[in-house]
Amino acid sequence: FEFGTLAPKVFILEIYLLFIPILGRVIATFLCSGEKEVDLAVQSAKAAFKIWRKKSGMERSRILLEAARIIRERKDEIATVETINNGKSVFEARLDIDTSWQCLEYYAGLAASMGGEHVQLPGGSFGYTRREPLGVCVGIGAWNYPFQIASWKSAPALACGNAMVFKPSPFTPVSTLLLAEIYTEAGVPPGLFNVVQGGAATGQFLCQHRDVAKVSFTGSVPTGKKIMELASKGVKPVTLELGGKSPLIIFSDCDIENAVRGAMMANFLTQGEVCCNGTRVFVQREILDKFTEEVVKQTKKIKIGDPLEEDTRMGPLINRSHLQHVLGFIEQAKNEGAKVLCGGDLCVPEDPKLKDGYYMTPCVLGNCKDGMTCVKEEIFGPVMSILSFDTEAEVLERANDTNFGLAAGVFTRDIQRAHRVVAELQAGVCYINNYNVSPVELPFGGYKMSGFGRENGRVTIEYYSQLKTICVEMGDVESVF
Ligand SMILES: NC(=O)c1ccc[n+]([C@@H]2O[C@H](COP(=O)([O-])OP(=O)(O)OC[C@H]3O[C@@H](n4cnc5c(N)ncnc54)[C@H](O)[C@@H]3O)[C@@H](O)[C@H]2O)c1
Ligand SMILES: O=CCc1c[nH]c2ccc(O)cc12
Repeated sequence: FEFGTLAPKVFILEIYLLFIPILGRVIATFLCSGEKEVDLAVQSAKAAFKIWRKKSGMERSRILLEAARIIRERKDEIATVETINNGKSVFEARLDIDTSWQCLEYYAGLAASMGGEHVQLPGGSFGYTRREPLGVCVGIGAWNYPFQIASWKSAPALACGNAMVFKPSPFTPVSTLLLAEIYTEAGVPPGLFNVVQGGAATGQFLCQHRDVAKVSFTGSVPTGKKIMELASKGVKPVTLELGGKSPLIIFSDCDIENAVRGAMMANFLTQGEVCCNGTRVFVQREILDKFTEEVVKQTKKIKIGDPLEEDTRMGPLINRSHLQHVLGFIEQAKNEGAKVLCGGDLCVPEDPKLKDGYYMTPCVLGNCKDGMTCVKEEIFGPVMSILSFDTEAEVLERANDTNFGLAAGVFTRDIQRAHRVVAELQAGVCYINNYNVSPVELPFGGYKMSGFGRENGRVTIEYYSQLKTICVEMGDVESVF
């Protein structure tokens, strides 16, 4: 079976086949939600919202903290489900689950302190503002961080007093159900966090629903544009977390061991299927050979195989058609003059049960030039492109020469240069002397075509609430008539 050829058929039948990337086999089938099911989910979320919005911030906080505690307690089980569904190593999946419960804890901490301001007006009159929830919010997720995406969207939404209907990617439908189970066990009203299953059609029904107040989307740029268009018809606010082709700039004065580790973190987590990956690695010419040699050495050491094994660090890609898509980029890179320094091949792990899984060896491409397809387009797989540069001004211009603007990184020991460079980089998230760390206290989101709105951090409260102004007259009405 090839997922690509089955996809149109399963849409017509409204049945999805759930492939397990580790084995390349179907392990389940599931029905996708149609218009009726979407409406039922939204109506039940609406009913739950009426109860939830009346609760105080402290009450909501207590329930979110309980949910965070249960996630911590069930971490290994959730991580295992995530690994079976997505293919990422269980070692990494556990880190994803940590960031998930931390997100719930963080917004539980903010829930009680959400408030407005009081403003004095002439003659003893005054005004005040209230921060109010939006209503039923929709979350639509990608397949690379299924549980984490659902957590990063639902935690601030629920903390602000909203309900949420969430649609995971049809490639990874399972772990979000565990999150729903956990919220229920923690004490949210039934229906407050609902999950619907399906693909584009289900997503469209959600975005168009008249009782949906907001859509938060994580996925590709083309889908993001469609969602923005649909939401605009109902004048619904949207948060878009989209793709990227982020630059990582390595200056010759850096700590080279840290820079190599940073480049590995920037490219090979979750089989390279990470939106904010620093896949354009610009290395200053003086250290190009040394850096490249070390990166290639480290890349060759990555243990590929069964992601459920403790020491595996790279599992299979999400599905066969994506694997072929990624390998196609490598073929094209070779044709355009890039040099494969390591990897880039199909990989058949020794264990015979894994022979049909979607494995490949992580790839480092040298001799890359700005105009090459591998440097311009998001590959969303384990492929690092190395480019050389000479001056700061030159690298800044080249780094910013893209329609994407999700993330960027710089490695240097010169702290003034580091801040000067990040101030010029057109990216929503910039790293100095590290890459791909995502503390929940810091906002995450893109510039340019990588999207808008933010997840995490205090600011996200503003994306899941609206401000009401109340103007209070303490004297008589002075009419102009
Ligand atoms: N910026 C971020 O935070 C972030 C995070 C993860 C992934 N991504 C991006 O996501 C992409 C990979 O994920 P993907 O393949 O799941 O993306 P995708 O855009 O194909 O799908 C994302 C979600 O949207 C749904 N969908 C598809 N068409 C839709 C439509 N017309 N209306 C409503 N919903 C629709 C899908 O079923 C899925 O749940 C990459 O481009 C990656 O960079 C971005
Ligand atoms: O893949 C991109 C970055 C990312 C990692 N985890 C999450 C969770 C939610 C998001 O919207 C994006 C991401």
